[in-house]
Amino acid sequence: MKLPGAAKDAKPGNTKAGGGRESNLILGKARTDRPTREEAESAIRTLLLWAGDDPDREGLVDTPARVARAYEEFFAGYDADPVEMLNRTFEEVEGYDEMIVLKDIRLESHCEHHMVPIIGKAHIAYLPKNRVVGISKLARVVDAYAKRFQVQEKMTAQIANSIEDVLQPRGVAVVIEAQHQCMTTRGVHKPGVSMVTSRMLGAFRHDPLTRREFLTIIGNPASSVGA
Ligand SMILES: Nc1nc2c(ncn2[C@@H]2O[C@H](COP(=O)(O)OP(=O)(O)OP(=O)(O)O)[C@@H](O)[C@H]2O)c(=O)[nH]1
Ligand SMILES: [Zn+2]
Repeated sequence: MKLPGAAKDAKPGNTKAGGGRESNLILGKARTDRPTREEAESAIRTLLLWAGDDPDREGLVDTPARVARAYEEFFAGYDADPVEMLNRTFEEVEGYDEMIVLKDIRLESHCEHHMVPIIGKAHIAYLPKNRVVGISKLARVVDAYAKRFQVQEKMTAQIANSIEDVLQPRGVAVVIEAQHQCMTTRGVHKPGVSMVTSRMLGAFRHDPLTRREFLTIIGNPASSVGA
């Protein structure tokens, strides 16, 4: 049984780089007191009834099981361990110490207020100190935090903070640009609106030239970020 639950056991963590951060290390741990799969499927059946449909009709009879499987995929981040991912580093890079940027990383998340998709892109940069990480691991860390119920600000900070905690580089930058379906398909109904968030640490926070180089490389979706 792998249904996700909220990370209610999150505790305040390391506060060395910028205020108001939670421990990513603890958020990487899944809770163990989850309901059974049968209970989850029963809840989905209740929602189908509540919406006004008949969960026993042919088209819907397998839907609770399908939705449970989809949830395992959407919320796999609760079982992911970003620290373990980022710990797979290597040092044989001839002293490479320039900026490393991974841009346009597809991001699929869910809004914690409405449980509907947040779809967008993440851009990550860091300035390595002694060691580098495999680039796929940065994309995996994005998924580890995105595949949870999220708000964009928190997800942005979690990704940056975890890279900082584990790699201890000279700087980390994360920019996320995303569309929230809670704003496009319901409520205020404003399609085409993107939310842009950023978390700049170390040299990206303190050195305007470093930040500008990063924003230029990613095509300036957030040219006003931190300016
Ligand atoms: N800052 C921030 N707000 C978000 C995010 N995702 C959703 N929201 C907003 O969270 C707010 C929740 O507001 P509520 O008034 O509690 O919920 P609601 O009645 O459904 O609000 P409306 O969306 O305005 O209909 C809304 O303004 C959403 O647009 C996010 O990642 N970051
Ligand atoms: Zn929402």
